[in-house]
Amino acid sequence: MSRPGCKTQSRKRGWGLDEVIRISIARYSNCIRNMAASASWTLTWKSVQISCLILFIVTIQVRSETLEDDLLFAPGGQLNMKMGQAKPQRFLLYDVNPGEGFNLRRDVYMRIANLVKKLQERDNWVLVLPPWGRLYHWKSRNMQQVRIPWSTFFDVESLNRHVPVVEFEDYMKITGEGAIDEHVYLQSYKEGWTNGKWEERMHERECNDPPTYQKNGEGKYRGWYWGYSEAYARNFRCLSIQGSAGDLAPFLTKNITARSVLLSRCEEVLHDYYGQVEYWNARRSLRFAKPLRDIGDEFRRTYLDSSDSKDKTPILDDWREMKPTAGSAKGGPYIAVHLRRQDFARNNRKEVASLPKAATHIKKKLKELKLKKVFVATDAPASEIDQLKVHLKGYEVYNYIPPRTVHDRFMDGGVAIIDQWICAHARYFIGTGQSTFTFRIFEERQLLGFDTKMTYNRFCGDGEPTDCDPPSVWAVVY
Ligand SMILES: C[C@@H]1O[C@H](OP(=O)(O)OP(=O)(O)OC[C@H]2O[C@@H](n3cnc4c(=O)[nH]c(N)nc43)[C@H](O)[C@@H]2O)[C@@H](O)[C@H](O)[C@@H]1O
Repeated sequence: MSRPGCKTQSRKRGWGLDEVIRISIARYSNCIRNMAASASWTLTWKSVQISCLILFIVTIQVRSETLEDDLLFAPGGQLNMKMGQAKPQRFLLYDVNPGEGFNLRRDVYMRIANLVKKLQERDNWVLVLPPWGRLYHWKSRNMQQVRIPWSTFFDVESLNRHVPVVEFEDYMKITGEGAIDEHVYLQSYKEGWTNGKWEERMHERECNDPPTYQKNGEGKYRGWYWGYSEAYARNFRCLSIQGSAGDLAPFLTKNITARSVLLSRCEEVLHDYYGQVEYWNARRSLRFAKPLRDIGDEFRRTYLDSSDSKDKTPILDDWREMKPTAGSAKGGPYIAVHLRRQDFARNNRKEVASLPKAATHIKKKLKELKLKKVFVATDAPASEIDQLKVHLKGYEVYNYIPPRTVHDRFMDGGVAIIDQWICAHARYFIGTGQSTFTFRIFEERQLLGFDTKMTYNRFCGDGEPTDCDPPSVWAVVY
């Protein structure tokens, strides 16, 4: 039977500890007052006081015990209390081979996000986002391109709508230190495939190569943890694996009881279901940070006569509500191209087109579509961009050159995203074969509602025929 003023505390999001204490005190003094006032109440005033006091102490104790587990980051990365979480939080950290570029890393994120999605069916797992930094292609000097949070490049609130994520610095705040309980280093099988056949398998093995992570005198494994000198692992082991990310779920839930686990070299594992609905959900959640999109939009408006309303590329705040039909997007009155140069051109990859060959392709398309403007996203040096402009004489050629303030704030990674965003809004797009930078633009355009014919195009390399194979198309599955 509930007594007046003794209503049980309802659990509600967003309260801090002092607020819980304050509300509990208020509730229980009410309770004492009301029970004492009740004429039918048979217990003595003293025993009422004692029972209410015991109830109050128990409530506060339960709250403080679960408080650490309830710490979560609200969308937008703000620390928040999440009440009513029964299971303790576990943290999955991950990393990718240092040599891999930005856009393959984005793909690995999707594999691991979907692993977390699977893990959540069993436990309360949170994905810890590995800080960005030390990427081979980020060559600008005079800036520290390390320990970069995901919020610089991506909309963390959107990521959180797919699986719960926290930045690494927030993880350190939650756990109170830079410790990772288990560091699991993924590797291939030293002996290769079984009888030349690929099959899914996973075994804890000796490390194939001497690990760069070493135990120090204090029993802590030290090494490269995204440039944080305070970070270390308590344990380290190697795991040979052939399979997809989801195959790690039983290992993480049954073989490991540690609260935090770091999986290194996650490019070793594949997508669970490439091109299926969860693949696309993870991809849809991987939205660029709003300030970068805004800079790209401003450039479109100023130089390319392009805006979302004219181009039929509206953006809804919540990606889960965006399901445009293929072909609904019109795009701005320009062609966009991604011309991957640098190491692609130096290594004479057969899919790389020479500048004159690329220019010929661009001119043909501009004529066909009756357009005058071309936006060029490229990692080419300024001298090559000038050469391309000569080949495209008579047309308006644009490329994005960041003002100093933009470059300082968003660094090379952010400038590349602005390029991708502008490419994503063009009427027609031509990319570079085998470049993950190009692949991510294909996907971005599909998510905006472009027809695949206006998107899945690439330059034919000098080592290929002029009717080279087009890129494979992956329709969005909602
Ligand atoms: C062959 C492989 O290719 C892989 O590259 P690929 O898939 O094109 O694509 P990414 O892995 O992103 O690496 C290319 C990097 O070069 C810069 N970059 C390339 N194109 C542009 C552009 O149009 N604009 C701007 N602003 N920056 C560009 C950017 O930093 C980008 O992340 C590499 O990650 C691998 O390490 C390896 O080299």
